[in-house]
Amino acid sequence: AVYQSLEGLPADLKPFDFIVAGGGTAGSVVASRLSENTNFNVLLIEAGPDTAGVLEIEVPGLIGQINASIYNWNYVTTPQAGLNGRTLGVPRGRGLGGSSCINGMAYSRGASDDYDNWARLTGDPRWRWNALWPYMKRHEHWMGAAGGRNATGEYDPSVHGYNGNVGTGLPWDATNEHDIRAIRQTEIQGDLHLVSDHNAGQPIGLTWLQLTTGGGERWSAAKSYLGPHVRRRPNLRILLNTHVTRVLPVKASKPRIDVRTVEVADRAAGSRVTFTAKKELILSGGTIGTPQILLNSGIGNRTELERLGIPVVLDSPFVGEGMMEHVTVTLTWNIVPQNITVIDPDVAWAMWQQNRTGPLSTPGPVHQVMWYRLPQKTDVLSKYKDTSSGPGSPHFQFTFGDQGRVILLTPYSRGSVKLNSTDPFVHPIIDQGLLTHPFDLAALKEGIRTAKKFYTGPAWEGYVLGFGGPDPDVLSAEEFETRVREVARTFLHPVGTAAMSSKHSKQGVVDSELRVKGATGLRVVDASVFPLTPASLTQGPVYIVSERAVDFIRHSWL
Ligand SMILES: Cc1cc2nc3c(=O)[nH]c(=O)nc-3n(C[C@H](O)[C@H](O)[C@H](O)COP(=O)(O)OP(=O)(O)OC[C@H]3O[C@@H](n4cnc5c(N)ncnc54)[C@H](O)[C@@H]3O)c2cc1C
Repeated sequence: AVYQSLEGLPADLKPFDFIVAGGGTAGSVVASRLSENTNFNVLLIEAGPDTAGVLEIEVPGLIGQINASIYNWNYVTTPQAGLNGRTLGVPRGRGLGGSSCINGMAYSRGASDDYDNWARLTGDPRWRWNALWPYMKRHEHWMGAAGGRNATGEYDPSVHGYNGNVGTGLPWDATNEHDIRAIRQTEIQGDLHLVSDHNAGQPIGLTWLQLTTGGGERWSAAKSYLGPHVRRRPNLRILLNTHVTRVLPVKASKPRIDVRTVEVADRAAGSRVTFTAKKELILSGGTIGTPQILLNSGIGNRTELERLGIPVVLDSPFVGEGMMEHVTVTLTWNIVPQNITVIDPDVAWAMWQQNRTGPLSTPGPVHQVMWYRLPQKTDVLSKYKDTSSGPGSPHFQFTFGDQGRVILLTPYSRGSVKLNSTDPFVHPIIDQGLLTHPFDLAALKEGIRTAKKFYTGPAWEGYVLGFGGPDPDVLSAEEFETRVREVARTFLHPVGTAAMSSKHSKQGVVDSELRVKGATGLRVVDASVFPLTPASLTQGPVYIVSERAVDFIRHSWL
């Protein structure tokens, strides 16, 4: 059942076995999967509202119209030292399904090297790509191209899941001239190759963009995992519009504290109510929300907590630290205006209503994406240790268009989330630390050069007339640096603020089964546990991690 407010929750409910705090991308998966077992009584708590039936969320092409004051936390960074003191908006989804309701819907899993590296970093082979393979298929429901066009050759059917939850697929419209030229340029250039499916673990090259828009609709985590039949489960309660203020120990047993109680309120001045899970409390507040809740609860760096006057429950120095974010620079190109028939908005709406096709069935017109590495012989790699997870993992993503972008997927820079106030309703201090390490700027320079070489190559003659910059071969080193620091921004993929690490490591916040180190009863399942950012967009990895986590939890209690 779904409850719109704390007041509406019946008082005589049976005790909950599991409480999931945060009903976003990961929280939706965890609550849904755990409540498949009718013996488990599950409570899911989400700060934001329901998202079911919200047209701007369901229709991919209406992404620009999603109400930012309702479905978005609208965080803002501190003035960024690496960005000439600019502050940046940090959108994060607020509502059932979390960021999967407002994201760009691109679907990528990352490289096999990324996960093999996670396994090395955590000392746990269960995080290897091959070991995660069942979870990659388990969350996915591949639906082909929207509208049913023949997309043979644009994906590898053997690497997709067909019985999972999240509807994925390809855009509705067929290969266009831009796509053909990109393929030709790849063939001419020779140092890149065509990749039939970037979700097979070897993404480097030119490939077709996959989306979580199966059948032309946005498949948010809420739509995918918390549909009508799941909401009707008598053993699942979904509590909306309710803010998790803290997690609390049940009893102060040493050496490990047992954290299974969650404290909530419907507004800052509202009275605090607590619920205690019989088995486990799972924190899924996302990369910003999770460390904020932990810190407010006295789980964090002792010195920092004492500075704020918060009693220390558990000294866990890395809570909120080590945030990784993909940094991106928009590149401008002089592209010949194309003779594309612009579909009238009324026709577009009719197309979407009739068979979920047309421009509204997709977040944008682009069909392809390019993943690539720093050139082997470059000053950057001789000066700095390679930050990528391995030779099969890209350093960059390039997206096409007259305002295309280069995205650095393997930054050295790190950021943090710290408390601004002891009031859990006040936004935390978010410092993304973008471009604070010299590697990132040096790498971006090379990444831009590669994009320029590709997008101005012979196959684009008469189509791309020139590169508008920022061009490291036209600007002086100082001008280039100033320009990049003026325009760089976040690619909206922050991760790693409650990172997992090996059992014996003093670093990190959670162990490789995502249990908070030093505590019992408390796990974290969301993007904050990533030990290193994958060279990928992040919702795919969140689904993989969440499905993997559910089995860790189940196996602890069966
Ligand atoms: C605008 C945007 C575009 C993006 N585009 C893409 C893309 O195209 N492809 C891609 O792969 N990734 C994309 N991402 C990233 C991806 O969506 C996220 O990495 C992923 O969804 C994060 O999942 P999560 O479960 O960690 O957090 P979230 O999905 O953000 O879930 C956290 C949930 O916890 C709730 N919460 C937080 N604090 C509290 C509290 N105190 N009490 C109660 N509830 C709380 C939040 O409201 C939210 O519902 C994008 C993200 C954004 C914001």
